[in-house]
Amino acid sequence: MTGDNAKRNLEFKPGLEGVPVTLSGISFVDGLNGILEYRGIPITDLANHSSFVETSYLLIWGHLPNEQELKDFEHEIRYHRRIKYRIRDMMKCFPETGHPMDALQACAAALGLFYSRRALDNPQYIRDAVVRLLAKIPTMVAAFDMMRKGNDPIQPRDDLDYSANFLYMLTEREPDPLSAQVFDICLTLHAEHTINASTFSARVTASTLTDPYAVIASAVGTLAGPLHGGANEEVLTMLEEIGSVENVRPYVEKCIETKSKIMGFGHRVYKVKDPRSTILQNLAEKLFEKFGHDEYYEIALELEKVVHEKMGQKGIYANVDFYSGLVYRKLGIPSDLFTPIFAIARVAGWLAHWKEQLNENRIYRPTQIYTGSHNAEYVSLHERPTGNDRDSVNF
Ligand SMILES: CC(=O)SCCNC(=O)CCNC(=O)[C@H](O)C(C)(C)COP(=O)(O)OP(=O)(O)OC[C@H]1O[C@@H](n2cnc3c(N)ncnc32)[C@H](O)[C@@H]1OP(=O)(O)O
Ligand SMILES: O=C([O-])CC(=O)C(=O)O
Repeated sequence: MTGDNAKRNLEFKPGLEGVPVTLSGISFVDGLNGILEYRGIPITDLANHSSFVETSYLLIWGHLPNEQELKDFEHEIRYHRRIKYRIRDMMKCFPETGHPMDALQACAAALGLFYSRRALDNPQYIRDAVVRLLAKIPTMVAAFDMMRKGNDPIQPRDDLDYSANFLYMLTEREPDPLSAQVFDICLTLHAEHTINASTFSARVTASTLTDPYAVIASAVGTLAGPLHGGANEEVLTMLEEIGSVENVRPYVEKCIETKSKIMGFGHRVYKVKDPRSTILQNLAEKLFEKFGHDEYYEIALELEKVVHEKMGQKGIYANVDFYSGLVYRKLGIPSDLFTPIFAIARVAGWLAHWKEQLNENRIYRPTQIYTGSHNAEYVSLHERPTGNDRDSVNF
């Protein structure tokens, strides 16, 4: 530490590890004991007894809804699923090779063109934004998937619940009850997770008092990265690349030797197996029992075993992204939709944090430790170095 920085007694924590950036009553993680709670309720209880829509209500409004509250919330979401034809037209111009997360980020931001009034002190505006985002994000994900294949998007079905309707919009076939139930549990498991990178991004954006569509668009962009939500798609690519159970050990050894990350493992907070990963693994097994085995599962099991053996003492275990892809694959979902599905679920958590941020807002504006020079010379254009000479000059 030098000069001014030392005087101000600043200590840099890379990745803000261990630095509290907000007070929050939304969710809780105990990373040493593998505990996750939403509003104090253990994740296993919500996975076993709740639904994604009910859990979203819990996260956003702070309590479990009574019968009427749940009915009204479900009803509102059901009837806001349609998207403007202009958004569909916009999507038609997207390249079909584009990643669905990029399409989703653009569409989430585009919602602001229609609904952004920034009436953040109006409870009805908040309610409408919550309902619209929860209702329309799945429709946009499914519509992009249909359109990139050259098909018209499938209109949402008002008689289907949240998860069954999404699966229907992907295939134009009503899902069987087990698939819809498993998918709904997946959404519940992914709905919220304290101050992870995308939620932090949502809160920073929210703190400027911009509109909720910008908040969600910024969070979607952050979730997409392979160190965060994007890892679920990368896991499948990795399992494909490993190809067989025999290749697992050499693959892990090579990763250790080259210091490469093994996708779906490790976590800033969990130093044991992520509790969501255990539930997702059970869900995958349920699907295999009913719909047949997946050859990648044996590879995944061996990978988990070898990573545990070699890296368990460092606290590196399977995270939420490790088994989710195997569940979605069994449901027939293409792997580049895995992260958009994560986003569909996490919209609930992001909205809860948006609301909480607005309740006691102060703009996020942390500090930095400056490592550059002062009073540097302005070198005129024709005197500046070219090509390799540049390395020798300190800009
Ligand atoms: C929804 C989610 O976001 S869950 C996380 C999804 N991301 C992934 O699965 C990608 C793989 N995992 C990772 O990159 C990391 O574990 C993260 C990003 C999740 C957490 O990162 P951090 O808390 O910053 O841990 P960091 O990357 O510093 O790792 C600490 C040590 O463990 C090692 N490590 C952590 N995760 C892994 C991994 N997946 N494979 C191999 N080594 C790992 C690091 O190399 C580092 O070792 P070192 O101390 O010898 O240098
Ligand atoms: O908490 C994190 O850093 C990442 C994570 O597991 C999540 O966002 O679900």
